[in-house]
Amino acid sequence: MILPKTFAAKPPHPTAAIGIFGGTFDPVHFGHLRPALELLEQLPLTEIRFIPCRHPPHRQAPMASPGQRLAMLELAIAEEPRFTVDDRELARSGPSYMVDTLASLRAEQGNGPLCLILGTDAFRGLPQWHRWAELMELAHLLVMKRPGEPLPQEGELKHFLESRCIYDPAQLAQQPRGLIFPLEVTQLAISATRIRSLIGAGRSARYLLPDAVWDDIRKKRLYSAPLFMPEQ
Ligand SMILES: Nc1ncnc2c1ncn2[C@@H]1O[C@H](COP(=O)(O)OP(=O)(O)OP(=O)(O)O)[C@@H](O)[C@H]1O
Ligand SMILES: O=C(O)c1ccc[n+]([C@@H]2O[C@H](COP(=O)([O-])O)[C@@H](O)[C@H]2O)c1
Repeated sequence: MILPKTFAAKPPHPTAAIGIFGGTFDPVHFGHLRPALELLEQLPLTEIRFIPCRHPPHRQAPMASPGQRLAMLELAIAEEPRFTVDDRELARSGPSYMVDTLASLRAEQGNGPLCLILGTDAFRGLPQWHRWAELMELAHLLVMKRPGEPLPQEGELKHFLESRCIYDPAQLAQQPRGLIFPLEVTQLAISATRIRSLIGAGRSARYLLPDAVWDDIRKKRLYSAPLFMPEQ
C-alpha cells in the first residue's frame, strides 16, 4: 500500500540541532570548512547554515561585495549537502547583529535546538556584541579552538563559559538553547586576512581554500591590484 504523503514523509529528527555559522567570509576558506565538517560528524547536527554578514558591526567593511562573498560560499559548499547558505543578513539593512539573526531563526524553528558556531577569537569578543546576554536565550554556542586563540582564562567570560559548559554532545539536542560546548577541531592556521594579503602581494592562495573559490577569486580579480592574474 502506498501511504499518503503526510504519513510517508519522515518528520525531522526531534532531537537534532541546526548549526549556525556566521562570518564575514571574505573569503571563505578551509579554516571554516574543515572544522564545520568535523562538527557535523561529531555532534547531533542535521545541517550547518553559513550566514554571511552584510555590515559587520565590529570591523571594517569587507573587501568583496555581499554578492561576491555569497557566490564564493555557494561554490565552497557545493559538494556537501548538509552545508547550506542562508542570505538573510545580506537582505537586511543596518548592522548585521547576530541577536537579530538568531531571533529570526528562532521564530522559524520554534523550540528546536540552534547552535551558534564561533571560533575562540570571536568568543573572546562576545561581551562587545550587541545585546550579547540575549544570545544564550536563543541558541547554544559551539566554540571551536582556533590556533593561537585560547579560551578566556580569567574574568567575566571565563565564569560565563564555566557556568554553561558541557562536554556531552547529546545535551545539545535535549534543550533548545543556553549551553556552551568547547570543541577541539583540526587546527588550521588559515585566516581570510592572510589570504587577502597574499593575493594583494601577488602570491597564490591555492590550497588554503577550495579550488572553485580560488578560481572564482582569480576570474573576478578579487583582493588584488587590477592587473593581477598570475595563474592564467
Ligand atoms: N582557521 C580557523 N579555525 C577555526 N575557526 C575559524 C578559523 N577561521 C575563522 N574561524 C571562525 O569563523 C568565523 C568567521 O570568521 P571570518 O569569516 O571572520 O574568518 P577570518 O579568517 O577570521 O577572517 P578575517 O581574517 O577577515 O578576520 C569566526 O567565528 C572565526 O572565529
Ligand atoms: O552581533 C554583534 O554585535 C556581532 C559582533 C561581532 C561579530 N558578530 C558576528 O560574529 C560572526 C563572526 O564574525 P567575524 O568578524 O569573525 O567574521 C559574524 O557572523 C558576525 O556578524 C556579531
